[in-house]
Amino acid sequence: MSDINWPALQSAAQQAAAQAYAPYSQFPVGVAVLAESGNIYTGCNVENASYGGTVCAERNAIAAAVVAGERKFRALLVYTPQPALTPPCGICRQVIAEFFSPDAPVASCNHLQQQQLWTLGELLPAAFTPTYLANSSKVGA
Ligand SMILES: O=c1ccn([C@H]2C[C@H](O)[C@@H](CO)O2)c(=O)[nH]1
Ligand SMILES: [Zn+2]
Repeated sequence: MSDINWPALQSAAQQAAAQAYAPYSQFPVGVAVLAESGNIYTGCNVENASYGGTVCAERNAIAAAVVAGERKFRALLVYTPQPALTPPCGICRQVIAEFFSPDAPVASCNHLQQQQLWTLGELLPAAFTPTYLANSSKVGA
């Protein structure tokens, strides 16, 4: 984990947060993900008048990486200019679990230079992952 360039991830996520489209919540979020390739991808939250059509920064960052051909990731960092450090929401934890291992670090930071670090496994224990689908023909047959 020590070889992860967290300042680079924070800088990328902060720039992404500046592009957030959050007119309803006024809660801008930026996320940076570090792929196994070493490349960094970013996303911001994009809200919608329907509210339900809103997509979080985490899922947009992962989608940007996937369209670039990435499938495996080493770290994710959330940036919000909020006093409380924001963790990924439940839906995003599920999407992160599709591509990150349980021991992958998930960090949150803010404009006050505060940071909090979890593993994905701490945020989503006993995750439903693709492994279960691969084994589905053997289970309960
Ligand atoms: O980790 C989080 C938490 C919230 N949001 C967005 C969704 C919505 O646009 C706004 C308020 O929930 O923040 C994210 O993008 N990521
Ligand atoms: Zn989310």
